[in-house]
Amino acid sequence: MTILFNPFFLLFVTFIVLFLFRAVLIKTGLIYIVKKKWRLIEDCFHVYQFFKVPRFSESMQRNQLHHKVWVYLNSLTSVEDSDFTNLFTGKKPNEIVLRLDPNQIIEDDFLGAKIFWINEDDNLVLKIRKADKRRVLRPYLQHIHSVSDDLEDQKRDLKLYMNVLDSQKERWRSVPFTHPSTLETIAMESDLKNKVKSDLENFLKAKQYYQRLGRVWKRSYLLYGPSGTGKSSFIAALANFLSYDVYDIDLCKVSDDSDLKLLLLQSTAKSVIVVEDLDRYLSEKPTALSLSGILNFMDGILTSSCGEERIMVFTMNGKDEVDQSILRPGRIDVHIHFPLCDFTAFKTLANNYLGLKDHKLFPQVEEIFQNGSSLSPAEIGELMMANRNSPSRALKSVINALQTEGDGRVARSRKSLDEGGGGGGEASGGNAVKEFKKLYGLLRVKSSRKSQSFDLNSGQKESG
Ligand SMILES: Nc1ncnc2c1ncn2[C@@H]1O[C@H](COP(=O)(O)OP(=O)(O)OP(=O)(O)O)[C@@H](O)[C@H]1O
Ligand SMILES: [Mg+2]
Repeated sequence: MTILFNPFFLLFVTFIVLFLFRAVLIKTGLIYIVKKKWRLIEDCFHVYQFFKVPRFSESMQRNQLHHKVWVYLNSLTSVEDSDFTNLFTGKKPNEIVLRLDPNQIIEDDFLGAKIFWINEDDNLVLKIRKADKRRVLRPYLQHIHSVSDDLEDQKRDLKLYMNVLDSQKERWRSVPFTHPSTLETIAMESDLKNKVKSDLENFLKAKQYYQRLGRVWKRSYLLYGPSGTGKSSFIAALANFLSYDVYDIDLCKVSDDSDLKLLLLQSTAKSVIVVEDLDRYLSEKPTALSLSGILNFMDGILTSSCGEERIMVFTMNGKDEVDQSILRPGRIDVHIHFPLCDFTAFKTLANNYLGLKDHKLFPQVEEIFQNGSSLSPAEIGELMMANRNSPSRALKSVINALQTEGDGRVARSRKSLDEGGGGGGEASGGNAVKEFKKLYGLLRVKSSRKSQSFDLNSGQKESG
């Protein structure tokens, strides 16, 4: 009997009872009732202040703050914990989004303070303890601004703008930009991909730097290489990576230099401005546009808002024939070579198109690449896609094509490497290709005096 009065025993029993009580509360869901009641009791000891964010202003205009708060609140995980939540399908496949229901309350934590939001029909009401208000309210509202801006940027629907021929005021027509290409799906040396990513990121951070230098905040890329090597897909991947709209300028539809200026003026910030096949256009000796008109356009001196970032991308099959003034550093900042497929790129394609990481035929394919045969990634991709139900058949058809058509590409690939001298080209397997690369290395050293090649080091210095 004495054990019943032992304080250690009593403590132990109390602990067990409390533990069981808590387990019952949690298991039965009674905990939520207790929490609600506790909040009511807590409320009696605090003085709260309320701030209403109406959906419309007095003149019935939309209140932007209401929209921002709404976007912010629906991104909080506590939406899931409100008593009633609406579920909708999202834009991505299998995506489900949660939306707060009217008259629900959700909780947020900021700088150690508890903040409540009540979703009334046309208002969002913020409830905050008076004691926290002075310390927390302003930074909290700033926080909502920046988070919702970021969220809006992420989910913005991208647009593809194309210039139209007729001389209407509005020179651009747009369609939704839904190209699925991403930097991950492009077969390209991963080191080069990372360099491009960090070049872009450094550029985007360098607004003040460009301003101090008195330079237009723009970065120009030249993508060059044979047909079907992924130049256009890379542009789409770039736009998706940055979440930027694409302005695709068809120079054949530009009537004169001033029309080209107008196109640039009517483009918006945070966009990729694209001119494809510039070498072909220039080789046709166009009369509509002068070289100086094109150079001024490339310098971007006439953008409506020079303080806003622009990316310009030009594509060419080869850059030897074009006027060197087009390629001069500053006008084109980064040169990226898109070579024919090598074994590394082939493996990326096999993984993308056939889901193959390895296969018994890979060594044979590697050997063929090592002998210098090659095809464009587009050609290899097509063969894989046509035989996607049978990976072995797909690989055999690639081997066949490399042995027959691919051999003919050796000479062309040699020509392309000689021509392009493009920095950042893919590492290619094989002696023949290695030889070309050595040769190309020499050529590059020589030609670097003429025009600056893909030079991310200087770019990073510049934008850092
Ligand atoms: N490096 C690559 N990685 C992944 N897919 C590629 C690559 N190169 C080409 N492809 C595939 O081949 C097709 C054609 O590629 P793309 O249009 O980008 O080539 P291009 O270099 O722009 O050709 P062109 O000079 O003829 O315009 C695309 O469907 C793309 O998916
Ligand atoms: Mg293309």
